[in-house]
Amino acid sequence: MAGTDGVKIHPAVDEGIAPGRAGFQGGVLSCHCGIDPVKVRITSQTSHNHICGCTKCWRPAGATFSLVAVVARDCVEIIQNSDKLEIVDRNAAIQRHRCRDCGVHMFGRIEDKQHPFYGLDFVHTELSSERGWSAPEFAGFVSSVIESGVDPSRMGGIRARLRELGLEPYDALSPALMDAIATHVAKRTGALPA
Ligand SMILES: N[C@@H](CCC(=O)N[C@@H](CS)C(=O)NCC(=O)O)C(=O)O
Ligand SMILES: [Zn+2]
Ligand SMILES: [Zn+2]
Repeated sequence: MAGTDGVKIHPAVDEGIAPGRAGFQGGVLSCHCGIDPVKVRITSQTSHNHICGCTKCWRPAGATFSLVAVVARDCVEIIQNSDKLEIVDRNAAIQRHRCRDCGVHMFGRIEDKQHPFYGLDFVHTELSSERGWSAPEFAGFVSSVIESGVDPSRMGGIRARLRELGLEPYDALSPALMDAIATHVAKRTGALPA
């Protein structure tokens, strides 16, 4: 097995993973601006929290992966400095709203009503000082870190470290989420009863 010494994934998991807290009801996400930060209130616990290796998801400086969770869009409210938000790519399935000053992504929203994840927003719980958010469960889009410049020879060590942390590595999403996407598509095409 490849050695895992010194393999860094993301600050929220590198020193061990904090468990989610029963009854946790959300909190406030703040961008990294020292003055006039953008603030977004999340009014529920998150789900499907995971590590993502894709090039699109925001990650803190120096991190190899990002940390992304899911929450109902009705539970996401911009409470401060909304004028600083801009959409990174209007053509992407996930419209990521970032602070134009510090670059931090405050939430990603799906506007396509046909999309399997319509109704859900993507958020980075590390932007909140509250403790108790749902814990990361797996690592998705792991091979994609190569697209950010990670040498392919490091992938064995990275996958071994993820497994050591209990974050099973996948090169897309977890089987449960991939099955949910395929089920949505099959119901739309008629391959499965709606
Ligand atoms: N290999 C690509 C994968 C991008 C990708 O498909 N990301 C996933 C995980 S966040 C996704 O659902 N993207 C939808 C989107 O970015 O709108 C990359 O790293 O850029
Ligand atoms: Zn900012
Ligand atoms: Zn991603």
